Amino acid sequence: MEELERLREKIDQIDEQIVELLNRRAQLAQQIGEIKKRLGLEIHAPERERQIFEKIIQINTQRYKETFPTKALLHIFREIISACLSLEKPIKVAYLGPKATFTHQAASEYFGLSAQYIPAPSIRDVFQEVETDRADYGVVPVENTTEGVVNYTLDMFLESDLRIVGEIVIPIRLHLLSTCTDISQIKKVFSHRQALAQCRMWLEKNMPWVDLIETESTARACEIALEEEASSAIASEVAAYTYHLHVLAENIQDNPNNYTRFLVIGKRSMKKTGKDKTSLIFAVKDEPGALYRALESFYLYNVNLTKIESRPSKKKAWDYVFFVDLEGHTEDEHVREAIELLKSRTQMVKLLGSYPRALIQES
Ligand SMILES: C=C(O[C@@H]1C=C(C(=O)O)C=C[C@H]1O)C(=O)O
Repeated sequence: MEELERLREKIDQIDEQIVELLNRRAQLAQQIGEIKKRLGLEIHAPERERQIFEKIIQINTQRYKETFPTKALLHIFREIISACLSLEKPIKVAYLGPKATFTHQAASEYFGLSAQYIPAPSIRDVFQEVETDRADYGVVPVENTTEGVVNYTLDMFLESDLRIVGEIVIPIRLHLLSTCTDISQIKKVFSHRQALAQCRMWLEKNMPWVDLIETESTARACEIALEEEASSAIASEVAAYTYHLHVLAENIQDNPNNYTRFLVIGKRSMKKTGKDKTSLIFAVKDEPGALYRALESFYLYNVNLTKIESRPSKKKAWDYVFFVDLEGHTEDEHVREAIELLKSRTQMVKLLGSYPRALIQES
């Protein structure tokens, strides 16, 4: 017992030190904020934040062999930085709502809980919130490992001049939520089209009698599940506690490797961090070899493409544009040269932005 008391006393001392250090850190951030305001610099510095994350991962793994789990450390530092930043300037973030959607989860993992969040009813509205400066940034879904791309988001970049400033990748874990206490009581399952598709096999096997009904979002499905008797929703764990619903079945997605990628959109350009990605759109003439010649620009300068997606141009029937993600930053010499060559070989190139690659791919 004495030993236990002694160890707890040590923990108390450490906690006191942590609080003291956090307060000292907050004061320094405030001072930095004043300097940035005086010099007219951007208050939010994601490139600097990225450096901090990389450094603490290194210290924690090499020096301390991860006695304290790195994943937890990253969450804690996300919140520390989010709080320090909010002392300099509160960051406003619009996301595809309502509350507790996966986009909301992605946004809070990226910006932390001290940011101000604005739920927007559609992807177009997220873009509009940022375009009109009601939000500093927006967060929208762009692709899922099981269901493919979110076309609406890609198409928005054809008309909007907003830039991609970051990406977030989160695992999608889907749960069956309800006010009922047993699966046998459920007659209807509500969810977003993609979430229903991702659980198709599980639903056929475990609840073949239910009606499946599409909603605009997983969060909207929860609102309905709260009101309607004998109904349920497929949504996230965050949604379960936000809407006070019982979790009747956990992880019901058919593919355990189910991830969604989200884009952070804004008006600024991001500096090079060394682990960046660049997204762009290009259009080619409707003639043999046009796409081949365009893609050769990347091959000749040794640029690795991570994604290519074709979408109708919306200007002419059967006219296509190509969305490309590549490794590197436009400040990298080989990327810059590849894009110059691409411009000379295509009808149109629109740069959507260079940004730091997602930090946590699997959490
Ligand atoms: C303190 C700063 O401002 C913000 C807060 C940061 C932090 O808490 O470490 C880092 C980058 C900025 O987004 C800074 O620019 O260094």
